[in-house]
Amino acid sequence: MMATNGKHACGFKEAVSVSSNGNKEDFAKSQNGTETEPSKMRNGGRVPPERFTFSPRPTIEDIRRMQAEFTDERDWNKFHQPRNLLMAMVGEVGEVAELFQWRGEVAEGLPDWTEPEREQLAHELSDVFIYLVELAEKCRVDLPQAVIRKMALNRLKYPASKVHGSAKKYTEYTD
Ligand SMILES: Nc1ccn([C@H]2C[C@H](O)[C@@H](COP(=O)(O)OP(=O)(O)OP(=O)(O)O)O2)c(=O)n1
Repeated sequence: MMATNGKHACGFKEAVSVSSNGNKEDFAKSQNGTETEPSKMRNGGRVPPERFTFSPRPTIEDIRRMQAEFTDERDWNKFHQPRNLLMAMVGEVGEVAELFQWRGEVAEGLPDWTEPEREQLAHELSDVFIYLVELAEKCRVDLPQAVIRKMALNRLKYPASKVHGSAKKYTEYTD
């Protein structure tokens, strides 16, 4: 059985909580984890499903350290130069792609996948992530902080008020 951090495997469940006055109210968490007022979350009368969330541990730094220990114990640092790690990561991305190959469109939560298929995907995504974290380390990129900076740039490039509901690339906007 795949770990689902206590939630439904597909990551969806009705986000309903009971308020302090005992009334059942619909709540959903925004991206920064704070609860949003019900009235603001209602979208044509529909309440968005609760987002799937990750466990808080291990942190990215924990994963960097665990992989560093793994390579040190095996005297593999001599092989783990940036270019080799990049090749290894791309190879693992290929293995992820293989799992999706010929399936056509796959719905969020992978409802038609078996547990062994889900576990295989978890393994391959982990391989990609492990190599990504080590690649960042070996390139001296502080990945969590770099992500914060990049997300700030993304928000500037794609103001929600301007691009809401559109998947166009920022270069396609004329104004
Ligand atoms: N030189 C290596 C070899 C492996 N690993 C670690 C990181 C990855 O998480 C995983 C990759 O192992 P494999 O190369 O054996 O690849 P798979 O686990 O994907 O096996 P397979 O290719 O049979 O699917 O092991 C590593 O850090 N350095």
